[in-house]
Amino acid sequence: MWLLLSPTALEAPFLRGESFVFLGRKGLRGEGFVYLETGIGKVNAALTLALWAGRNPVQKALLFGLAGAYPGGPALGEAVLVAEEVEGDLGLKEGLEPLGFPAWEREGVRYYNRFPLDPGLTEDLAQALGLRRAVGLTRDLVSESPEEARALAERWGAEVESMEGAAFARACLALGVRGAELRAISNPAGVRDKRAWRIREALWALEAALTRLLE
Ligand SMILES: O=C(O)c1cccc(C(=O)CC[C@H]2O[C@@H](n3cnc4c(=O)[nH]cnc43)[C@H](O)[C@@H]2O)c1
Repeated sequence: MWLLLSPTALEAPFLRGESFVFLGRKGLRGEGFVYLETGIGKVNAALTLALWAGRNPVQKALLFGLAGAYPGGPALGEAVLVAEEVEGDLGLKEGLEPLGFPAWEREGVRYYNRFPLDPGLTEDLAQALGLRRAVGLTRDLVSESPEEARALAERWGAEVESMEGAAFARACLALGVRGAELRAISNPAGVRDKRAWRIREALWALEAALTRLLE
């Protein structure tokens, strides 16, 4: 049974199931999955997963949704699996390490700004869905110019930008949940003009991947 999560219900128009409400937002019980709308941003993503997992067994979780692509990243409308997430607004502009406090520590490994999704689950999904892997960067503030987007991509070696991925990855690590992240590119990061966005194409890519996943 999958736990599926997306920031907005607008990113999951193709899922069918019995509706319920969780934390005031949309939930669905479908065949082989439970779906939760988390709300936008890092706190919403982590809270929704943690509160659900505190009350229900979770075997494997998938965060999915739209994302921006950095220069040289995936094409508009392409779906990718995010294998590693960077929390780009934690600590200094250079990250958390200069402050000396890891965000998370387990078995002697210190995590500052970079958090892995579950490698085995990500690999299985990459194979099954025929998708490539990417590095994601997460901030509560989206890039507002191509220059800002390029600087972030270069600083962190990231290819896609979202507002939830790193929080989900961190929550999965802390909760011991096997988690993967699927993103489809709706826009070039740093471009706010919706005329340059390809939301419909990105939603088709999400629908195709999730249909295959749930088959
Ligand atoms: O305007 C619409 O019709 C519409 C339909 C579905 C979703 C949206 C969103 O704005 C989703 C926001 C969601 O998407 C992620 N996202 C998308 N592009 C970026 C970006 O360039 N930088 C950061 N995040 C991005 C983000 O995770 C939001 O939660 C609109």
